Amino acid sequence: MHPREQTIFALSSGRPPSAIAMVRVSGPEAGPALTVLAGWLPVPRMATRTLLRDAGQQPIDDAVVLWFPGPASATGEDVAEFHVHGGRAVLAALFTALSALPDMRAAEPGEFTRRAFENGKLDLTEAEGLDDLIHADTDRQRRQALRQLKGLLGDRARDWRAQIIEASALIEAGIDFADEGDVPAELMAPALLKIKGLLAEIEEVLAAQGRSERLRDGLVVAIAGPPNVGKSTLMNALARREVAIVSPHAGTTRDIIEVQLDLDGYPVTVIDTAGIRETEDPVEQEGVRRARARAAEADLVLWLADAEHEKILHQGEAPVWLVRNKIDLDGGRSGATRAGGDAGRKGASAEFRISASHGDGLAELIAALVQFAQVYFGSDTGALIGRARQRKLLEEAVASLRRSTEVIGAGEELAAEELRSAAHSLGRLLGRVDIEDILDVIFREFCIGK
Ligand SMILES: Nc1nc2c(ncn2[C@@H]2O[C@H](COP(=O)(O)OP(=O)(O)OP(=O)(O)O)[C@@H](O)[C@H]2O)c(=O)[nH]1
Ligand SMILES: [K+]
Ligand SMILES: [Mg+2]
Repeated sequence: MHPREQTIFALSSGRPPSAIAMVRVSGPEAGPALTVLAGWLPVPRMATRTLLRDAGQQPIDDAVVLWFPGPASATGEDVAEFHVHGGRAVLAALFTALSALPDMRAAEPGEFTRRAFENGKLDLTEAEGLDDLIHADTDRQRRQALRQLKGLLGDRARDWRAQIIEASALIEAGIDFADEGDVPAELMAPALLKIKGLLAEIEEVLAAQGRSERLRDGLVVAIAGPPNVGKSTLMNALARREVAIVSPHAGTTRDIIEVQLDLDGYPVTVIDTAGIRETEDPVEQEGVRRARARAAEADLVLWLADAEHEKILHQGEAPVWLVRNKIDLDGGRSGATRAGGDAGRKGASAEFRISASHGDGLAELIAALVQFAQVYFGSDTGALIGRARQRKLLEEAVASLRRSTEVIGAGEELAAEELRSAAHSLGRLLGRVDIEDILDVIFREFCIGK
């Protein structure tokens, strides 16, 4: 029997032990499994309490079971749910009993959702939204994932694809109508109008986005600078716990230390790095090399400095903020934070003055980070794009549509070809065409039991 026709089971709730655990079964053997273990097939969609027994009539657990005959189920197949006590031994006994049944096996990661997708219960953007919702750590991630799950992007893409097909039909009709490729302009004008309207709509969605798809990974902020300026102290202050070792000894931090922060709903990864300096110590040298590399690929660099070290030794694309630390030692010189074009040091787009150990200036720095995140991720009202994959396919569709407008009137076959290609990109976005390669990649990332 093909693995896709087998019946699958998995723990769909969190890691045991827990008060209740939910084991889900999907496939043609779900009904028979329920009948064997529960003793009968319950009324559909009605929670039913029962003593589960294995095939040898040994009791497993006092449970609540549910029966969802397909296709009106989460996967579109027959589905059974076992709500049992969430102990490891209970689950082991239930899994043993399920595995003993014919054509039944443990599910692969994401396999329930994949079956739901293959049975048309959701499109690929919705499946991606579901995965993102499960992995959402911050409020903005959750809201974005929910928009995806509600199918907002999928709905737009379906509509665009239908319009492209209509425009294609007009052009194809023109090609058939004309002899010797001489298509009358009055047939092409409505097609061109439609395509231009579509182009504007898709481009608007692409432009309105900021980098909302980056909400999944978060913003990476690197704290870099010379040794002993207080990078790890700042890291701990931002994290509000002692994640990194602080000491008066220069060269304390050697490895890269990361913390995930939730800044006003934005996911931000802050990384603390080794102090950058020339050193003979091979371990510290490696730390410095890693520090430079990590800072070079960050989205924002906080270059920490003190009164002795002010020069920015960072190279990279990302904006750099000069953060002067230890202002508590300055004796009265501590002043306001400056931002924008008049920042103090060459190469810095803003300048802050803080005391990482005393807390001065930290609120301003954090507020500026939140503001940076807002601009970076873009407004989240109406943001539809949740992943780089989706953005790339929309950009491909736009490029094809634009090329089609350039050749209309000159080569109708070429225009039709470009429209086919645009429709194909949107089909890939929805997971309707040509997708085996990406499905494996996408669903492998899912949790088991989902
Ligand atoms: N007075 C004062 N001391 C600070 C401040 N921030 C950090 N320090 C002290 O500066 C010393 C170095 O701090 P760290 O946080 O270890 O500095 P670092 O930049 O991570 O150092 P390396 O990892 O060795 O590069 C410690 O003794 C801290 O207590 C500050 O705002 N004011
Ligand atoms: K130190
Ligand atoms: Mg350090």
